[in-house]
Amino acid sequence: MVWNVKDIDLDPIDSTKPKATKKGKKKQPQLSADEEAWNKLSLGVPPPLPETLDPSAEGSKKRKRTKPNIEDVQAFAWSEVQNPSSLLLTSDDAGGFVCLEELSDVDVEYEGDEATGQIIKFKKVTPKKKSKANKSDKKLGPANPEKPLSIEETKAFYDLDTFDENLATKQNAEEQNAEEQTEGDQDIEMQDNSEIDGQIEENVESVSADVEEPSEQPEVKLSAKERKKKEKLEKAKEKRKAAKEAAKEKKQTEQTADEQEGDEEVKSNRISVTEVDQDFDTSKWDQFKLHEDIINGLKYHKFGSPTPIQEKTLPLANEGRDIIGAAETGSGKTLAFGIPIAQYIASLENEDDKHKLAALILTPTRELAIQVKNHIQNITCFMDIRTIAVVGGMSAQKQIRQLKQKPNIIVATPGRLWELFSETDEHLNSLKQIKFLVLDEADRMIEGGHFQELDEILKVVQQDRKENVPQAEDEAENETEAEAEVESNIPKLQTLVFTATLSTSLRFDVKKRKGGKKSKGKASEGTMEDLIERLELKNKDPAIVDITTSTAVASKLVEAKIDCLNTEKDVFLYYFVTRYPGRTIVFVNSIDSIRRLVPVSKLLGMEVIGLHAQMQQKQRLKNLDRFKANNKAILVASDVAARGLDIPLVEHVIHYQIPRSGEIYVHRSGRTARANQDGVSLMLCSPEELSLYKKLVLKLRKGEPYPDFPVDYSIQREMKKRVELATKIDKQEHRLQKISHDDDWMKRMANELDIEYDEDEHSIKKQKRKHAEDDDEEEKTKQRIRGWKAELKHMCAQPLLPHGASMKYITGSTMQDLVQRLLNEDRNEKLPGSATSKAVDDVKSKAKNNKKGQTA
Ligand SMILES: Nc1ncnc2c1ncn2[C@@H]1O[C@H](COP(=O)(O)OP(=O)(O)OP(=O)(O)O)[C@@H](O)[C@H]1O
Repeated sequence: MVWNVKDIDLDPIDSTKPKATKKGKKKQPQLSADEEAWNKLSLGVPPPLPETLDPSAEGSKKRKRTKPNIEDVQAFAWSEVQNPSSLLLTSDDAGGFVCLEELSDVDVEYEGDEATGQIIKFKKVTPKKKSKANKSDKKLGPANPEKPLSIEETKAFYDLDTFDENLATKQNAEEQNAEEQTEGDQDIEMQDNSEIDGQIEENVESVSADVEEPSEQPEVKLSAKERKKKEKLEKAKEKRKAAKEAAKEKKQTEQTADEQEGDEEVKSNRISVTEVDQDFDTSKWDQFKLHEDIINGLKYHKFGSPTPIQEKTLPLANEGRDIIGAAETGSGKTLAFGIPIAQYIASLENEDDKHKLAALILTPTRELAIQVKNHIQNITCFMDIRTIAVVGGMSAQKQIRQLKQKPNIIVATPGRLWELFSETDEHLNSLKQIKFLVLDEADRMIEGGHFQELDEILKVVQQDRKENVPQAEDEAENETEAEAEVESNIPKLQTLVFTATLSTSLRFDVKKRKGGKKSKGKASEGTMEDLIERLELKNKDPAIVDITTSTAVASKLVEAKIDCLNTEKDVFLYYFVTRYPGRTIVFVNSIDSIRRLVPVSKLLGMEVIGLHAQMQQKQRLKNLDRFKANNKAILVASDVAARGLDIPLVEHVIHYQIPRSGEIYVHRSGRTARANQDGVSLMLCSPEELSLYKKLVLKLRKGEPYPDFPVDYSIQREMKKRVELATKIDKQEHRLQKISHDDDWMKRMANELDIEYDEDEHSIKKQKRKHAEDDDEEEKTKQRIRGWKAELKHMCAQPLLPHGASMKYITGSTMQDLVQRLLNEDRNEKLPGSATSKAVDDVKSKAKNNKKGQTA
């Protein structure tokens, strides 16, 4: 019997289907007479096809059988048709015959070839032609794809039709996964695939049962397809098994690698002792009986004697006392707590204890945490001590891996530490057993209630610790405590709190505590008193080491101010950094100021770098490194850089805006004049800031005003011109950038929301340019900017001479001593008429002259 059916969706001559247009409509092909005839001959329209049919199946000479059953086939309005001779169909074309070849009990055959004309035959398949395996099919009845097959049926009729498609998808994913895993291309994340494993295993077993256990099951001959499927499943199972084993192995290797990596890091940190100059005198450290490796570290870094804060705190820390320490900025507080920690770890005898977390150091900023970590690593470079930093803005994954390496010391910011530690009991337990808890820059940690996590951390660290008892109350009691400590294996917590600005209120409260009295009521939240109360110090009588002076700043710091208008600040800044080149930090009170100052300063040719908390952490660290590497660089920073940062050879700190508190002033100024070096702190003070300035004077200088900075006003006029031009360029560039930035943002948002972005309708740029002539305005502005830039470049290339002086007619200058100045050997390249003295010296000599004047 020859069947034919109406072509549903096929151009019979050109097998290439018309492509859908954008709107989803198809182009209707032009039909030839023959084609028209063909269509007329075809009778009836087939009913909707069952879902199980696969229209994408490729045509073949002999098609495979698929579901549904014959009833479905007979529902078609069939009619016998002879293929018109002009209609040449290839086997590919037949594929477009709406998948009839996919119907159960229908086979497709082709007669003739392309030369003679092909006839397509759809044949009803008689039961006689069925394979043995399919006999059981008949017995069991055709598979109903809507109903899952029984196990019995599955065993007898296991092919694609009965195969769970979801399972197949999962399985494919599994196979791919397995391949990737065995290739080791990706990190193996152990996922719970037990469900899939179970299904695969069940399927394989169900098939295998037919083959492997013939005695129990009726003999089933597997078709090629079934065999292939079985092989595939077995292969997948094997792969899965192999992948599991590989994952297990990888996990083990990773664990060892983590440990090894940690060891390597410790080793790479370790410098050969042979590199230590053993003749370097460290006898001043002898009184503390430090471990040999620590002494070697001190020798290697040429720390010949302890700084005052170190000298005072080390004996107390070695006695096991809690300490509240305050000393000027840059006075070596990091080692005042770092050395006792290293000494404690070096003294541990038990192997297990050597791999435990011994100290947690908390700092308020990420940069400071990283710096403290480096500082401790430096001093322990001859020891097996692992110190890591756990800070926000950096890879949490890496930090998790580092935590697995069992560090001895963690330096952290509270937020990230709590984020990682609150997740696992293992980490939380390690916190409960630390020996040292250090709060660096403690006063900052509690400012503005920033650190709720600090509270959580403190609770965990202090949990299960022994009840606090006043020290030396009873010797016998102390001995029992020591015994209990050994028994429980949990060391007694020692808390060290350090700051450069110990507030007077804190001193008062702590003194109250000395007498063992508790302050009345609860200390108000967010104060140092509150922090100390929450710290539950081991000894109710902590040692207070306060060696800050009344001015609170470093002893070698030289301070001064320039009175000026807000609008003049840029000129004075430009003047200062041009006249006194050297590593300088400019502190501002707002991020907006950084965003304005950095481009303007760049336009003026200054080597300027920005740093603020809204920057990505990597960028922050990168900028800090760039600043450290360039001894003429200018860092324009917010107060994120005010605390603790130890950048070598910062010559000047400029307070572009007056700091909002005495503490901030001290910390900002403390970035210079560190470790007994010279340094200048200069304030640019506008009339609006006078009240803040007066508070500083009262708080830090007992009412004595800051000296005026000596300024050479003769070059100010020329500088002002440059600064004004740079500011004009920046404003215009900023305006243009803002419009394009807003447009870009609109475009991006429209794209994300799948909304059509009509430039004419939505573009802010276009909206602003209502008239045609406005279109030219933007181009004109750009041209103007280019012109101004060229002008500024030319200006900046000129030497800055005092007002009224000319390089051509030097002798005619209004300045009497200009010739002498220019002849001066150490003349400044940029300011040929100026001296090259240092800012520190200029302030000092001015102060000297003032004194002389006063005495005279
Ligand atoms: N004993 C020492 N001898 C010489 N230099 C030292 C000694 N101890 C520390 N230093 C150096 O002094 C500098 C300042 O140290 P550190 O950063 O610990 O100061 P700090 O008191 O914590 O400052 P801040 O209050 O600003 O955080 C560092 O560069 C450090 O290497």
